[in-house]
Order: sequence, then structure tokens, then C-alpha cells
Amino acid sequence: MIIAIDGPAASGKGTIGKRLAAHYGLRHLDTGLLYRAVGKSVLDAGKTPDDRKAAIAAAQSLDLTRFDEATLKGAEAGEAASHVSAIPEVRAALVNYQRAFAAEKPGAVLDGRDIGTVICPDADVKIFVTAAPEVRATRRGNEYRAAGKAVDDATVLADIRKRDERDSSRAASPLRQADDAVLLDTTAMGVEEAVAAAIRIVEARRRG
Ligand SMILES: Nc1ncnc2c1ncn2[C@@H]1O[C@H](COP(=O)(O)OP(=O)(O)O)[C@@H](O)[C@H]1O
Ligand SMILES: Nc1ccn([C@@H]2O[C@H](COP(=O)(O)OP(=O)(O)O)[C@@H](O)[C@H]2O)c(=O)n1
Repeated sequence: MIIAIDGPAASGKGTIGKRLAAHYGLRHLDTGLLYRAVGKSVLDAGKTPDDRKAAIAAAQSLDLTRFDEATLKGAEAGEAASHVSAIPEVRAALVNYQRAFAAEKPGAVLDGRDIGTVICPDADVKIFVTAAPEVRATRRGNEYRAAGKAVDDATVLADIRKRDERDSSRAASPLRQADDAVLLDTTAMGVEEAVAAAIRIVEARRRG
């Protein structure tokens, strides 16, 4: 079984993806980490994320073992990711890896922005996870503070809105709910409730 999860920034895609993978015995890929790693590589090379040549070279020679996940999860890498991810050649360089991951037995859960629309258009289940921007900003702000970073929710909210706008308006694989995806709005749900709702969506799809 292949489960595709898409949605805007900090909507809970990774949390739900990990839990669904554990529940169904599938592997999980957070595809945002790939774009974050490309963005971080460009910054590490002393270039700006809008530098197409640098971004394409980084995507084509990406070595994920070089990165520490905590650094990739930070705001700087996220912002860089949302620039490099608009470059079609960067996206093209990452397609095969994601599709090969999805194709391996016994199946996988992938989360990102274009999984249901571009990477796995034939996924067995597609879920589009969302929540109100203010709620997403508070959750992400709490996550940063728990990691010892001093941030205020207004700054996180501005960052999230900017990234969502950039991700939705780009020409290459924009953030969009696939026609056959089920919408899961977790604004008023805690993690357990959201995971239970996601499992119900999978079960309903499996019953056909
Ligand atoms: N339904 C929820 N209720 C409360 N907090 C949540 C919920 N879903 C996710 N979170 C928290 O919000 C933050 C962002 O979730 P995450 O799964 O990383 O989102 P995404 O993968 O979409 O960026 C994390 O700190 C996570 O623990
Ligand atoms: N499949 C994907 C996944 C991420 N991305 C880009 O990578 C950035 C970081 O993705 P992420 O999923 O780690 O972001 P969060 O939702 O965790 O904040 C996004 O803002 C997108 O620009 C993408 O374009 N396509």
C-alpha cells in the first residue's frame, strides 16, 4: 500500500505519516527533508537559494547522510527549501529517489507537497492535511521552543504564510490537493484524534 500525504507547512503531515507507517508496517519518507537538504547545501556552499546553478548541482549530487535532521528541521533550511523547490530541475533530480522509495515492498507513506499529484498519482490513499495557519504557527513555535530556540509565534506565522504562498503559486508541482485526496483539517484535533481520523480515512479507502 502507498499512502500519499500532502499539505501546507506544519500541518501535521510528518506526525501523521510516521504514525500511519507504524500502524500499517510501512516505511515513511518525509520528502521535505530532501528539499531542506538541497537548500542547506546551497547555503553551506556560500550561495543564495535562488542560485539556480548551485541548487541544481546540489540536488543532483545530494548525499543525505551528510545532514543532521535537527539542522534540516530548522527555519533557515525550511526557507531555503521553499526557494530551491520551485526550480524544475531540482524537483526532477529528486523524483526517481522518491518513486523508488514508494515502490519498494511492502509499500510506504510519503509526505510532502506533490506526492498525490505528481510523485505517486496512483497512490492507494491520498490525504491532504491542513489546519488554520495560526494553529500551525503555534504548533511549530512550540516545537522550536522545545528544541531551545527562542521564537515568537508571529514570526513563525509570517514564515509559514510566505512559504505556503510560494509553494502554492509556483509553476512546478505546486502545493495542491489532488482531486481524489481526502481533506483532513486538524485545526480542532490533538495528535491522537488526528491520527485516528487518518486511520479511518485509510480504512474507508481500503474497503473501497
Ligand atoms: N493534531 C495535532 N495537534 C497538536 N500538535 C500537532 C498535531 N499534529 C502535529 N502537531 C505538532 O505540530 C508540529 C508540526 O507537525 P509536523 O508533523 O512536523 O508537521 P509537518 O510535517 O506538516 O511540517 C509538531 O511539533 C507536531 O508535534
Ligand atoms: N514534496 C515536497 C516537500 C517539500 N517541498 C518544499 O520544501 C519545503 C519544506 O518542506 P517540509 O515538508 O519539510 O516543511 P514543513 O511542512 O515541515 O514546514 C516546503 O516549504 C516546500 O517548498 C516541496 O516543494 N515538495
